[in-house]
Amino acid sequence: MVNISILGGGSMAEALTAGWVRSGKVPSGNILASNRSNDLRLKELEETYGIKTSRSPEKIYDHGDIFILACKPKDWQKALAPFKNFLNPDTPLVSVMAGVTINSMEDFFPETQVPVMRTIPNTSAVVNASMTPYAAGKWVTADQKTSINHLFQLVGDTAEVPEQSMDAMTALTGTGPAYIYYLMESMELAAEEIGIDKKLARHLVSQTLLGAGLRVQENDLSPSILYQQIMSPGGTTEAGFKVLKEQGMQDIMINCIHRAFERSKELGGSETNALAFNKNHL
Ligand SMILES: NC(=O)C1=CN([C@@H]2O[C@H](COP(=O)(O)OP(=O)(O)OC[C@H]3O[C@@H](n4cnc5c(N)ncnc54)[C@H](O)[C@@H]3O)[C@@H](O)[C@H]2O)C=CC1
Ligand SMILES: O=C(O)[C@@H]1CCC=N1
Repeated sequence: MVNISILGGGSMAEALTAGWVRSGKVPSGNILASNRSNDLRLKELEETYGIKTSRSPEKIYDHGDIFILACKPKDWQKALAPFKNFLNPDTPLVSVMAGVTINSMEDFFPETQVPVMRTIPNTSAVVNASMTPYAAGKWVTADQKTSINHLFQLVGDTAEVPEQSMDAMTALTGTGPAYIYYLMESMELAAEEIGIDKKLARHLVSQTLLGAGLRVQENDLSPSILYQQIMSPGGTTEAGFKVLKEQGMQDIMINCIHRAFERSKELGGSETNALAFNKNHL
């Protein structure tokens, strides 16, 4: 199994670490995480997952067969700078960042053909149920693509997509779990208001969401057919849906995903990155 160096020690770095360790296929010692400045956070990751941590560019470089770029989009040039002269065609760089294009990362290494993969996992990697769309840059070999795909299959499912759709993927599946959690929070609040115990409500809501997700995955029926199957004329579902439609729930969700899509493009915009790069180098 490959050795993984992660540039970043935040939510996404932890979700991937947790999923890889939990898969039983990546020994925890194969993972090394880093961050900008928080020693306590690195200690916490070491103690929780048994992984290595370091902020020394030499150690990070010596450890990694592949590099995962898991810092915020505004920080990536600064995080990669110490490795600018070291990464090479044998050390794939795997970005999990929203927005940042493969081209801009490839261009960061003008002298070397660094293989760059752009992925967008989600935090369900913790329970090995991420959806991870990915696109490969021009220097990624077939073997490298296979092994990186395998790595992300260990934390859920994957799909290769054209790079042009990565911002859409970010809006839909990278961000997606947050929309679902917000929906769950709303259902729990309503549950309490109609007299359901808080703890029981969590169990009821999560099992309901899980069942609905599995049902969509395991047959060819559209969500629309599936909700119509639940809706009896004059019944409770129809009464509830009347409120959802009157209040424009579908438009709200569509607008939400459009806005996230635009934001992903903004985050990768050359202007944003140039500003961040200049600021970081003042
Ligand atoms: N949180 C999520 O659900 C998802 C996040 N992403 C992407 O993952 C990336 C990270 O997001 P989060 O983990 O949520 O952010 P975060 O803020 O929790 O973590 C960012 C990490 O990067 C580190 N960092 C910053 N500058 C650094 C440097 N120069 N060298 C090394 N490490 C450095 C920070 O110290 C921190 O540990 C973002 O680009 C985001 O777009 C993608 C999909 C889902
Ligand atoms: O909110 C964000 O920008 C990141 C990218 C996808 C999910 N979280």
